[in-house]
Amino acid sequence: MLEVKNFTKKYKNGKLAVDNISFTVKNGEIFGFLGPNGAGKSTTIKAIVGLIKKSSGDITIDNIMIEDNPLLYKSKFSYLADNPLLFEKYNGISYINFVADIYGVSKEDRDRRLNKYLDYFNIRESMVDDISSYSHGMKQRLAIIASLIHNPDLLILDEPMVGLDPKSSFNLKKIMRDRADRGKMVFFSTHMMEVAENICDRIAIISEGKIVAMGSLDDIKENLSEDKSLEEMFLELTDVK
Ligand SMILES: Nc1ncnc2c1ncn2[C@@H]1O[C@H](COP(=O)(O)OP(=O)(O)OP(=O)(O)O)[C@@H](O)[C@H]1O
Repeated sequence: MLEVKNFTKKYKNGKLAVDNISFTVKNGEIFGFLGPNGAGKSTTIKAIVGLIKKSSGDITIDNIMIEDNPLLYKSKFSYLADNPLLFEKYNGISYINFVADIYGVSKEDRDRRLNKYLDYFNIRESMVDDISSYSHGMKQRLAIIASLIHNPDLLILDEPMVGLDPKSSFNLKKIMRDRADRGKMVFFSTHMMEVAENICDRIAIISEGKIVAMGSLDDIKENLSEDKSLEEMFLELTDVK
């Protein structure tokens, strides 16, 4: 389980990006983190993965804090950034091998997984080319494969569907569902309502650093007076109508 408890982040310039939020992501669950631009989604994700320091609060994965056991904590998740930075001088194969080596993935496991995902994400032919020659979409697809190569308990994705072609987007959603169905956790941010509506078991809506609604779609709808679409709820709750 991923547990975020009373997390607050104030940047050095005084900006209170996230203000005392708490939520959990359970095994077997796809949890969508929804919010408009600047709401605090990436800040929260960066704190979970250890890229920025928290101002206060506790974040644990399976009861482990990054401060207590960074290696064990980091072995439990993969993180797909919204704009992944890859080693441009590597080719696709060497990059995947580099990531797989870090996580100690056996040759059999990496070959099997790679074989499956190369078809899902249409990138097989380009794996021998330098990453510097890849388009933005190809880099994104390679980064997705890299995030799946060690089969983590928790997959953390920051705006994963942005810029993805329809087939890759479809397959990524399928992978997310399959993983949750096998008891793993998926946590992703999005501002795309239809994605959240289609695949999330639970969502949290964040606005100006605060969680303004959380639960299954049905739970959230029940708390609102009229029968509304997620998009209408989102606009109402984040007050951007
Ligand atoms: N390094 C930083 N220093 C100061 N302020 C920052 C920093 N990073 C983000 N912010 C501010 O914190 C707030 C939350 O930003 P964040 O990137 O977490 O939002 P987001 O929900 O991911 O938005 P988007 O969908 O636009 O990526 C914004 O007002 C942003 O300008």
